[in-house]
Amino acid sequence: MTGTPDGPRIVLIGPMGVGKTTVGALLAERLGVAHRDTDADIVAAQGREIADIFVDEGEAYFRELEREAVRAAVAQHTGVLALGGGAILDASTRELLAAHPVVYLSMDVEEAVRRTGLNQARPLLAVNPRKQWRELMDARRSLYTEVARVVVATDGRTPDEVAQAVLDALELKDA
Ligand SMILES: Nc1ncnc2c1ncn2[C@@H]1O[C@H](COP(=O)(O)OP(=O)(O)OP(=O)(O)O)[C@@H](O)[C@H]1O
Ligand SMILES: O=C(O)C1=C[C@@H](O)[C@@H](O)[C@H](O)C1
Ligand SMILES: [Mg+2]
Repeated sequence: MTGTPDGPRIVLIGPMGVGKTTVGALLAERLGVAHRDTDADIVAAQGREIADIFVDEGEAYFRELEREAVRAAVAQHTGVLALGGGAILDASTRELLAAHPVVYLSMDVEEAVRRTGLNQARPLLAVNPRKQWRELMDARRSLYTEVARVVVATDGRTPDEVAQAVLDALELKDA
């Protein structure tokens, strides 16, 4: 299974802390392609951290920036693309992703708490992360599943093992 001509080879989606950035970088290295991350694109373009954009301008403003960042990255990038955890909240983004090899990286709540902890850089998990994560996932699980071509569970797997499982699921081989 491959991506559309000129589109990203792999698009990674999933909740905060599941490993999109970590696994995306490993996959890019193994496939010999570039890695891109829409959160990093937004931070670079705005010259400030995501948590600061949430505080200064609010979530709705961030979502607009994110929609445009995803559109630009999908149009321009032919390597591995990791999206922000909430990118799939936007209906037009979900539509756009339908033509691409999207992988949903999943994990359970205990693993999520271990990986994200109380990290203030993730504004949506800043207070009571376990409860907030459960609520986010209740609202988003069906959206991740709807958009994904394959689902790869990350619980109890190292980032290398997750990267291998993604390659296997998409029937891709190393460069
Ligand atoms: N399979 C794994 N096993 C254990 N720890 C992991 C695994 N994958 C990632 N991590 C760790 O979990 C944390 C979050 O990973 P990462 O930043 O890649 O997630 P993310 O999905 O990009 O999160 P965000 O949506 O907030 O950008 C990091 O400390 C990373 O080292
Ligand atoms: O799940 C979310 O809504 C988010 C995930 C992160 O990747 C960032 O895009 C931001 O912290 C919001
Ligand atoms: Mg990330």
